[in-house]
Amino acid sequence: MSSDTALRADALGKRFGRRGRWALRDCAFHLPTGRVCAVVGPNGAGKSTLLALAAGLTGPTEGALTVLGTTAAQARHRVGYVAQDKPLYPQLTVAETLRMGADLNPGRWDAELAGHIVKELDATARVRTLSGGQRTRVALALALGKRPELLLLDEPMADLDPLARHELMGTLMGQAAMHGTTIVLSSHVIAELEDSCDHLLLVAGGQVRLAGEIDELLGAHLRVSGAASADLAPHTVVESRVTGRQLTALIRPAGPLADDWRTAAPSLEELVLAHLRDAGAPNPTEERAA
Ligand SMILES: Nc1ncnc2c1ncn2[C@@H]1O[C@H](COP(=O)(O)OP(=O)(O)OP(=O)(O)O)[C@@H](O)[C@H]1O
Repeated sequence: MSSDTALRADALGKRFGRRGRWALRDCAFHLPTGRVCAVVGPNGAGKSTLLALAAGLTGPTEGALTVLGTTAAQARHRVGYVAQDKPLYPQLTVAETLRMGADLNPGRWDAELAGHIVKELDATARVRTLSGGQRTRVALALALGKRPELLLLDEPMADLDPLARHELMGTLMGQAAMHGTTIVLSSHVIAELEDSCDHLLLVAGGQVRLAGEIDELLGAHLRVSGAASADLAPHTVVESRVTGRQLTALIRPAGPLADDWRTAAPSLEELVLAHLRDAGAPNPTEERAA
């Protein structure tokens, strides 16, 4: 396994309970180090399960997930993880929480960075008195202060106001650029991810539907419109709609298009939504493997 791989899933599956539903099944993807990866997908898709597996909080039922070239358990001290519910000790103050972070991470702890993330909070305030967004800041300070090689963030922006989201993304991008930190964050706000993330993992129904560099994925798709009677063969149609006499579609071109099609580059949100709406759309990852 090359050390430039942050995460690698091979036939990864996770089921809760012996007879429970599969939260993830037959997932295969590869995330190089130094990337900022968006994990998107509908509620219940398996995003949190994937992040918990990467954090080593739970193990796969089948297949394997390699983290920073080793097992998730062995990589734990090199990984920062902020769970969706941001678990913290409610009776500790902000300052005590950060001191705990320093004690737990001797030789690694970045007090300046952690302090910067909570700079607007009262250091003497107890965690239980903080708002949801303020707690998120403390949880992020703990995770980032550890200077992880891989940072796993489960919906980190859900509680934050727009200004705080913008600031957080700036801090994360800075970390990725300065230290080569690999960041994997799940979010439902796709439009916010387009400028900051360079890698996408689209999960739906426990399966990886799309995975890869966002620029490559966008470059491989086109939004087209033309006469409803026109034929899009031999191109791969991800999603199409007919309104009156007009057909609009998101396709993966198999070659040059006829001149009568109007074309535009899709946004990340259009790409994701088209793949989610059409659950039966061919998976380009599978196509490449074939
Ligand atoms: N501890 C658990 N016990 C049983 N089932 C679970 C457990 N955790 C998750 N699941 C199930 O696994 C599936 C995937 O859940 P997961 O939380 O990973 O989805 P998600 O994509 O993060 O969803 P959301 O966007 O709503 O946070 C769901 O069907 C969920 O009910």
